[in-house]
This record gives sequence, C-alpha cells and structure tokens, in this order.
Amino acid sequence: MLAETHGLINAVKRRFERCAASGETDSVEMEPLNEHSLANVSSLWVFGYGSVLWKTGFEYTTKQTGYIRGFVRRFWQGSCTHRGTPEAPGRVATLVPQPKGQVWGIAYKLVGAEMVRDALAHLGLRECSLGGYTFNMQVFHDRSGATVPVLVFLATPDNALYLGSCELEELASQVIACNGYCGHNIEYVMRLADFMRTHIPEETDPHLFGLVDAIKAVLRRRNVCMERLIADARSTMPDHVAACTSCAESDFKSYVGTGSTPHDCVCVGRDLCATSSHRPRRPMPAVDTELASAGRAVAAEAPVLEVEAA
Ligand SMILES: N[C@@H](CCC(=O)N[C@@H](CS)C(=O)NCC(=O)O)C(=O)O
Repeated sequence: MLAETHGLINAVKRRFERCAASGETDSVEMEPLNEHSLANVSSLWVFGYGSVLWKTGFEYTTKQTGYIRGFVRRFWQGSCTHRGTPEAPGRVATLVPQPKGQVWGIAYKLVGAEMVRDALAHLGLRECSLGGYTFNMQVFHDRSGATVPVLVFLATPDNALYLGSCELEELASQVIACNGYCGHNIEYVMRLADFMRTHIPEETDPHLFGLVDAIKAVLRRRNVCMERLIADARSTMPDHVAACTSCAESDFKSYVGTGSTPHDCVCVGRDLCATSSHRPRRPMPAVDTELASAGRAVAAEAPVLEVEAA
C-alpha cells in the first residue's frame, strides 16, 4: 500500500508544481488527478495536527487518534488568508523537526479515488496554494501502537509565509493583533487547545498551552475581552462568508475563492465523515482576486519535499 501511496503523492506533487509554474488562477483549482495514479490507491491516511482537527473539511471513512515522531508543533507559519492578511500575517501551526519530538493528532482514512481526490483538492488549496505548506509521508502510531503511513502537510522554512520562532509573549501579541478570512487568530489557537484538552489528553504540548496562557496574560494586562475580539472578527467577515447559512449547525464557515471559477462555499465546521450526507454547495459571488493573487504568490513559493523512499 505504501508504494501505491507514494505513486499518488508523486502525482499530487507534479500537480502542485504545475499549478505553481503556470501561475494561472484557474490552475489553482485541482483538476482531477491522473486517473491512473489514483486507480490503484485503495486508501490513503491524512494526519491532522492543527485546524484540520476541528475543521476537517473533507470526507473520510474512519479516524484514529495517535501521534507522529520526530517533530514538535510550533506556531511558526504565517497565514495571510485564513487568520491574517498580507500586511499582518497570523500565526498557524506547523511541524518542526526535533529528534525526540512527538505530535499528537488524528489520522483520517480516505477510501477510493473520489474521496482521495476530493480531500486532496481541498487540502491542496487550503494548505499548499493558500497556506504555503508542503507535504510528505510520515509514520503514524495509534494508541494501540499500530502504525500506518500518513500524508502530512507541514510548512518548511523556505516558504514565503514562514515566520519562524519568537518569544512566546511576542508570539501572543502577534496572534492578538491578527484576523483573517476565517476569523481571529486567537480563535485558531483556542480551538486547537480546547480540542486537545477534550479529545487528546495525552498531548501536553508546552508551546501550545504556553501560548494560550501568554495570550490570556496579555489580554488581561490590556484589559481586553477575548470573546469580544473573536466576535468582532466574525462580524467583519466578508458577507459571502458570513452569509453561507446553508449549514446552520456548523459553527465554522470557510470560503476560499481562488480563481475565475470560485469554489463552492463549503461549511467545514463539522466532521464530514462519509456517513454524513452534509455537503452544502452554494454558488459563490465574485471571487476575491486579492486572495487569489496572495494564494498564487504563496503557491509559487511553495517548495515540495521529496517523498521519502519506502
Ligand atoms: N496542516 C495542519 C493545518 C494547518 C493550518 O491550520 N492551515 C491553515 C491554512 S493557513 C488552515 O487550514 N486554517 C483554517 C482556519 O484558520 O480556520 C493540520 O494538519 O491541522
């Protein structure tokens, strides 16, 4: 299965390279991957360790809680779309290599070419074209100790949005100052911390929970209300994001219009497990060309790691 997966990943890699090279807005849309490269993929696991945990955004058949080794989670990647702007990029999670590191998250199982293609189309846009992330394969360990190869999206220091390390208090101040298309940067951090406390108590990530404490301390010192900042960011969301009411029960809406043919607005606040029929689709108004150009610029920079040999 690993060989099949590598074949698929190389096809995805070529596709993203063509997107970056062509620079065409439309090309940011993931056309169907080479049917042959998908034909024999029986399943693919994707690892989530940041917003994918609480805003999965793609259908899957099952999920496992567990971890990957050799990395730590750090808020060292900038976001000029989802949680920030080109002028004031927010901070989102990435993985930083550390020999004895371990990152807890969830592996999502995709089965069949259509589910794989849909998930990669969503993640390719969200993570790579707009987020500056690249991807490779890692070994996932579930709570029983069983292992499976997983596709992981991570930001490397050579991508245009990488912000790197800084003191926790400075990082907290940056998070407090930023919001973007998907809402306030504080909300991103708090959602991830809440998810870990609720679903993955094994995760003791001192960087994540230290950042939460630093954000609260700075807000207390400035006498600023966190909930108000988060609510205000939502109230300034572009109309077509806030207006997407096709899924009243989902508490998150994400719109990513990237090209001349805008993506459907997909409410991504719920786990779109394959058993759910919830796939809201609404024609979206004019695409935000600024976001498209921001995304294209990032895509042009997005390096692609060599997939590790089997
Ligand atoms: N690769 C990470 C997700 C990285 C991440 O958070 N990417 C940003 C894009 S810059 C995102 O999806 N943000 C969604 C949001 O902010 O609501 C994961 O596996 O969870």
